[in-house]
Amino acid sequence: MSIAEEEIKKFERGDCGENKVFYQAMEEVIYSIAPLLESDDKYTKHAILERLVVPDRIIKFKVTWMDDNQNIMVNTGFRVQFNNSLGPYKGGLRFHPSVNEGILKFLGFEQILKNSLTGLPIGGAKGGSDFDPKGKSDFEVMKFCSAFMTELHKYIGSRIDIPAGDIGVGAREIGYLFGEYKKITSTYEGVLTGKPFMFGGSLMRPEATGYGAVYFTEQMLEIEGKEPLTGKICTVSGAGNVALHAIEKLQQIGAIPVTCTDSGGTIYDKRGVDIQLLKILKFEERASLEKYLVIHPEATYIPVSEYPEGGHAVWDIPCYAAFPCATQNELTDVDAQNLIVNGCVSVTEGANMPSTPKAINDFLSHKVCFGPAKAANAGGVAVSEFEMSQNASMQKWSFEKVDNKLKETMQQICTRVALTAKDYGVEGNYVDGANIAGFKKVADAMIAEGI
Ligand SMILES: NC(=O)C1=CN([C@@H]2O[C@H](COP(=O)(O)OP(=O)(O)OC[C@H]3O[C@@H](n4cnc5c(N)ncnc54)[C@H](O)[C@@H]3O)[C@@H](O)[C@H]2O)C=CC1
Ligand SMILES: O=C(O)CCC(=O)C(=O)O
Repeated sequence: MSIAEEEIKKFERGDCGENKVFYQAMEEVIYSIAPLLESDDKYTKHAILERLVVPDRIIKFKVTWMDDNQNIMVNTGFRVQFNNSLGPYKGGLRFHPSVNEGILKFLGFEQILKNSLTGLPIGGAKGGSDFDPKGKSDFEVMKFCSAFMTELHKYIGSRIDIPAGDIGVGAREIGYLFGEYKKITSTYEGVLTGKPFMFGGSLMRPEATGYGAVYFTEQMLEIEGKEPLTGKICTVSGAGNVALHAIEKLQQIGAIPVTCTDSGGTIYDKRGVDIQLLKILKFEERASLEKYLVIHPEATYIPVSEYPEGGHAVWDIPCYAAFPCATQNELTDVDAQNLIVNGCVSVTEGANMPSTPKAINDFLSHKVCFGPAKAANAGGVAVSEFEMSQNASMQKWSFEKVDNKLKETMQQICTRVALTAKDYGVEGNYVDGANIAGFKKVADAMIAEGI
């Protein structure tokens, strides 16, 4: 039995239910780091894996609030404080009806290694609620956020745990959460990142994850000797913070992003999508993508109902580079085969774990350049850490300064991941490179800090 199989056996489970995605994330890491465990027995001796896969604590709480019709609503809130070996707990909050402990454990676990790869002093965490902001009034969102913070504030702090946004949590929600924290504690501190600029937010935080994914891709293509993105057709999934800023940066560098998606369907505009319109539809009106056709009737909208088996039309469209930026396991092996057959050269994960394990294997075995989420989408959390630095020193950095630091950070992550893969005999495998480099730093810190 290989060392990876032995390690996985230790965590063997029957039906893992909502923890399925957590095991998926964990197994990938264990397979990747097997050569490291084999080359140095200190990690096994110090039971690093056993310790790393169990969160330091999971906080679960009731959130009671009242909707606009005076109905009393009850949701569940969570914060998974996973590991603070490298710095205070750090990671986003997700508000989506699918949220449960298993999803947040997967996201928190990935966050530990992602934050390690940034080289910045931040540990890993994730949180959220099964609350669905979709279709709620601003006032309802505010009421929910206040109620959520009434409980969460007991467990966070600028040196303890610093939440940020994720799916369903943008500047509006962070603003309400911050307002409530300030009211309860009478403290103005950088306890959340992704704040609006006027009260402590960093310039470029909204753009950071999407822009960072594009910077990462440019560097990966250069290292792998492939043609740059300029002039190339790109497909992007999602229509939120990460997707729209990836589209924006792709257009700025002269690439042609032709798609985006939401949970209802795919927009395909072969001349290149209209980013200004998309920003209005999604960030201001919070409308369905179908509305894009009102202004651009020549574009195509393909509803998900045309894919009753699941999946999305977006990956059927030929492209040079693909950017899954919506949600976990949205890109299956069938989608991977379509992309490969259509000549796709590069896939960059803007979302967290958007590709299934089979899809990743297909990309790697067909030598498609593959940028895994924990490396490629680390730009968001990196700029969150820059926001923490600005808050701590009461400074405001310029857009150019943050952008330059973001670009440098993404290039460094990409290069380190590529070099690590080479050092461990898996040149070109950025999945193994990211897992080994991310794990090693956290594991060495855990050993140095004792049990
Ligand atoms: N916001 C950030 O800074 C970071 C976000 N991420 C990840 O990026 C992904 C997207 O997050 P955000 O853009 O922040 O969220 P968001 O809430 O701004 O946007 C999510 C978008 O994905 C779409 N979507 C959701 N489920 C979908 C599905 N099944 N099929 C197609 N589209 C779907 C939604 O309609 C929405 O347009 C998530 O996986 C998140 O964990 C990762 C790193 C940082
Ligand atoms: O900015 C942050 O703290 C966290 C961003 C995040 O949730 C992620 O990287 O998945």
